[in-house]
Amino acid sequence: MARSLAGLVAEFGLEVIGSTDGVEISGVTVRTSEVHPGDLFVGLPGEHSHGAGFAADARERGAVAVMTDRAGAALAETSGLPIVVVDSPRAALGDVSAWVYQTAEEPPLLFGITGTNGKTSTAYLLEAILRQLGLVTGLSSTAERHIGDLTVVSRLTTPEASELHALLARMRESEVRAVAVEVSAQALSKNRVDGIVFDVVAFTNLSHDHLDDYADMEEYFAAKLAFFEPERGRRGVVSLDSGWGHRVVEGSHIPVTTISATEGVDAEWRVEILDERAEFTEFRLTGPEGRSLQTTVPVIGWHMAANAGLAIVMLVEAGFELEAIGHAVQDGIEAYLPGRTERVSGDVGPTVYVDFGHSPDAFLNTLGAVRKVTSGRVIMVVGADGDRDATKRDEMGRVASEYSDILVITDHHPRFENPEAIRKMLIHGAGLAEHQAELHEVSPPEQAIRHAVSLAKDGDSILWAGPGHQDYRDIEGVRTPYSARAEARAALREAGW
Ligand SMILES: CC(=O)N[C@H]1[C@@H](OP(=O)(O)OP(=O)(O)OC[C@H]2O[C@@H](n3ccc(=O)[nH]c3=O)[C@H](O)[C@@H]2O)O[C@H](CO)[C@@H](O)[C@@H]1O[C@H](C)C(=O)N[C@@H](C)C(=O)N[C@H](CCC(=O)O)C(=O)O
Ligand SMILES: Nc1ncnc2c1ncn2[C@@H]1O[C@H](COP(=O)(O)OP(=O)(O)OP(=O)(O)O)[C@@H](O)[C@H]1O
Repeated sequence: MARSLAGLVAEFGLEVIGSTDGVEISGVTVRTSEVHPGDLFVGLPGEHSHGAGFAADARERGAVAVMTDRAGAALAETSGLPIVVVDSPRAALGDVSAWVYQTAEEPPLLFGITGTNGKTSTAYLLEAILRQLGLVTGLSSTAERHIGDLTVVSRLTTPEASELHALLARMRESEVRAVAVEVSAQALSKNRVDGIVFDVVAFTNLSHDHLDDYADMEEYFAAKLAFFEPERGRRGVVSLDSGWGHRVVEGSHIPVTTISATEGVDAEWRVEILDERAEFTEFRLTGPEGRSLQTTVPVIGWHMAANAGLAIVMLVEAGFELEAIGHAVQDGIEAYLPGRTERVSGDVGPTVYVDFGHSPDAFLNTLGAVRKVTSGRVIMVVGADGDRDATKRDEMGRVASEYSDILVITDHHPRFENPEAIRKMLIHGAGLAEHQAELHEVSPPEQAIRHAVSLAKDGDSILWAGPGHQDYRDIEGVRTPYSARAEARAALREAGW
């Protein structure tokens, strides 16, 4: 379904250099490596280069026109392609992509989730419940994107607007009826969800993270709050489990309802934990007028029940009956959450979980969850991201040491940082704990997990936090294939478990 460049120019009243005659656009992209024949190539000014400088390359790959800013227009001139000039190509990207892909026509039900922790988990749980209700679903998350039964690997948590609209168009072709989208603060700050009005938006929590992208917690919060505006969402569900939830309710410009799994917090919906086992967490969700539902999530931790409760209330806000949801999930929510406290061990020997947590608050919750289902000692293996918010490392180290019995500090994605320096910062943090864990420092993570397994006995648990679902390590900008889940399984096998 191509659309004419002349039509685009007329629709948005744009300035154009060159001829639009006979130019038909079938897609939009911001990356030359992803250009398909017939695409409009959007030259974004970046941190390292101006995308418009790659217009000639885009043309070779089949792009038929360029959209960029005035500085970019000068760079794109040599490509010989018609150039549409806008003030901010990033700000125009969402609406232009929506128009090219016609995503406003017959949209599926759209659910968006933001917050520091729990976005991926809530999105997966929401998708699982929708499937149990019999709908064909879509998902956009840090771990994977789903178009019905098709799985596509993700690069960013929230894709650029051009990619997101293209994804929605493909979902429409596959008759997807409801989509769960994880929306990062960066996505809100950088126009990645422009041109989309979600039926229901949700806020999980806010805690220390991303203070390399945002000056302070207030600025980080303001980025998230922008989700609760009429141009982003119709209705909202706000978790009051972190203190910031009340601020979202106060600042929201759309109608919101509230939920909490924390005792003593007054919310319209309440999550009550009934049982915490190694295999599942059972909870009751009670709403206004005492309406309630009881079910399980196949993951450890109160916070996962909180995420499931949030997902269910999002569905209620979208018009699903609580009773129908209760019926669909009466035998439990059938979800698989890749790399979220994912158990990779078998029935004998220590239990090993691989997790994606990379913030102090995530450590606090996952360590608490592991402790609840462990009869022996809790061993934690952890490394921190290089070239990402270094100010959280002290607190990561402190929480890790405070709530584990044995702490093995290792490497994660060093990127362009010195891995030893990162480890030292975590070790410094660990030294700030009141009750300090026994500390080990083992540099390569393959060795660290083997070391942790060698220390573990039957009844102990190992939590490896950081790598989660990921299938690479980023060392000096090179992504080396690597799977923590596979390494952990191999370590257990080698140890005879
Ligand atoms: C720091 C940051 O936000 N970087 C983003 C930015 O990259 P950049 O400014 O460095 O781009 P650049 O290299 O200067 O290139 C400028 C433009 O030219 C294009 N280009 C460049 C070279 C080329 O050969 N061809 C080409 O087309 C690029 O695609 C880009 O559009 O523009 C790129 C294209 O849109 C993004 O992919 C990239 O996100 C990077 C990968 C990133 O990691 N972003 C992080 C901060 C992020 O967004 N994270 C959030 C949060 C996750 C969470 O919750 O934990 C997320 O949503 O993922
Ligand atoms: N509701 C919650 N409250 C606090 N911590 C949580 C919650 N849900 C999940 N976590 C923790 O945070 C980690 C990351 O979870 P998840 O991937 O769902 O969050 P996310 O918001 O998608 O993070 P990211 O954007 O980094 O992918 C989990 O592995 C767990 O340790």
